[in-house]
Amino acid sequence: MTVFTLLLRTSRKLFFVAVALGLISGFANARLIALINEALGDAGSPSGVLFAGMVVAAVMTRVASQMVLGRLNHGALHHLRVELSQQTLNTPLRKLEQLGEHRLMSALKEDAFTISQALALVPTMFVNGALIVGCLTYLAWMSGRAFLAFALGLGLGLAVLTVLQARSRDSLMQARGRIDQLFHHFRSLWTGMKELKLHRRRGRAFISQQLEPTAAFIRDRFVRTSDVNAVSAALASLLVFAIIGMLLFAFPAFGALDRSTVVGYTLVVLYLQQPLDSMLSLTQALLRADVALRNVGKMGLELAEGAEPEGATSTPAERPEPREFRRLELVGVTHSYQRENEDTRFTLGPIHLSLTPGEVVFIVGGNGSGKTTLAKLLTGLYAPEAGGIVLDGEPVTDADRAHYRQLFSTVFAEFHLFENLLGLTSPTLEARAQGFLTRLRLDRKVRLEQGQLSNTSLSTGQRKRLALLTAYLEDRPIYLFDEWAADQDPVFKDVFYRELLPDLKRAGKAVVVISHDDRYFATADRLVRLEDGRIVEAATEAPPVPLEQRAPPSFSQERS
Ligand SMILES: Nc1ncnc2c1ncn2[C@@H]1O[C@H](COP(=O)(O)OP(=O)(O)OP(=O)(O)O)[C@@H](O)[C@H]1O
Repeated sequence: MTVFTLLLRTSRKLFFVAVALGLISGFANARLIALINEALGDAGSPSGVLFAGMVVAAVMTRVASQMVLGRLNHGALHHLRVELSQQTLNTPLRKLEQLGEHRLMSALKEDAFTISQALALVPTMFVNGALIVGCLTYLAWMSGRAFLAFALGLGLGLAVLTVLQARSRDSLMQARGRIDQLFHHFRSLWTGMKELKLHRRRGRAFISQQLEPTAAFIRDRFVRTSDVNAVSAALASLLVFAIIGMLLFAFPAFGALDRSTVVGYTLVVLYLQQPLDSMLSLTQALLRADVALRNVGKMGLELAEGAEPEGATSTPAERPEPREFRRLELVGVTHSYQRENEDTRFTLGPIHLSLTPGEVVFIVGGNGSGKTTLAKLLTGLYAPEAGGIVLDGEPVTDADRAHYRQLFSTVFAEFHLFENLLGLTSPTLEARAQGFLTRLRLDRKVRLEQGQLSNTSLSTGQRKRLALLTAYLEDRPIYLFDEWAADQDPVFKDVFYRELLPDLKRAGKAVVVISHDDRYFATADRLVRLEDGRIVEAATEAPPVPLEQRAPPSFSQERS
């Protein structure tokens, strides 16, 4: 994709209107130059009304063209950002984990910025393009022979510039390849700030051995391109003066041109310098944008390759959220992480597991035994490589997976706390949320105003309680907590295992708890122990709670 296809894709109509207006403005400008030249010459003065008319036409159409293109540019950029974010949301989690956050961020920030810089220059391009064509036509009309010499010089200059631009492009591609890595270092700098500050030598080594060499590589490539740009600009200006020199000194020496043609030519060529300069800057910006668009396209493509048939952002109106289930079964599901070193490849499964409403299942096991991986498979964030998931007797297909995920409310160990309840809207929501805030002992810290949490700068344990609040408000049939209680104080840990979990059970929710708190293992209906990716112990299933015997949930009188 190029900047122009991006613009065309945004609005074909606006694009052609802007181009037409820009061309009219450019030709009007060229006509103005011809009029000025005629007025300065001996051939008689052209009409002042015509001159004024041309000025009005040139200025008005230029403004209109730039306004239309401005709308088009910003629309295209907006489209690019939203589309890429949407595609990201529709891409399977595993694929995103493999791509890496830094690559996505560098595309959304760096590439979008580069593209916006080029788009900002596009409006003047059509005006200048038409102006150059108009002036060249006028030059050809004034003298065919002089024009031939001029065209030869221009052609030669363009050939040299094309070679230089190709070199510039190579450097830009190399620099762009390393920008992802730079973003990776920026992320490490932010997340590892405490460690780097506490150990000066490590901090220095991080800068000098990792961040600085990458930044230096990018700097060198950009310096190379800016050198090429400087040489290109100098060459363009040399070309203009070479042509003027030829007109003023070489042609008169052979008596090839009369004086009025020489004056006219010099005037037009001098006038052409500004639009030629501007076109040169534009081609350089377009070159950078081209590299950025390639990267975005590649990312978009990579994202689209694995995109789910029913993405995460499909409208809920298409398929209502599942409000209950009878039985969920994992039948021989497996997942493995591909590693370069096959000896350290981790495989989870095959796992056979079932879940029914109103039971509390603990998944336990040592570090790295596969608990979180199992949670991702169970919740449909990972697709099983083998085996399958059966919901109420029906296998969950790839096309169902996004819908299947709507069964779950989760708080993962690595969770994100949104400051807004996003999509959770109901007139009574705030009143309910207020009740939960009191129960979670956060009422003095946080208020909920129009779906917005007043404060999320809290301790880790408190932030997890807020995440639990969101999960409560979602009120879904299955709850999954990944080491939720790990950051809670002993008192609230007890509240979690002895009050909150039984409450959810009474409400008929199926609750899956990943836990290392062996003191509380007895509170589970069922214990599933994992070791090196396999279930080594699974206590017998508790009989499912019949739907009619389920207690009304104390926290969910009304769904949002
Ligand atoms: N994104 C990933 N890419 C590659 N390997 C991974 C990834 N996530 C986990 N693993 C590997 O899979 C194995 C199981 O990880 P998992 O997070 O499921 O374990 P866990 O039982 O939840 O551990 P913990 O109790 O420490 O949280 C580990 O050996 C880990 O190295």
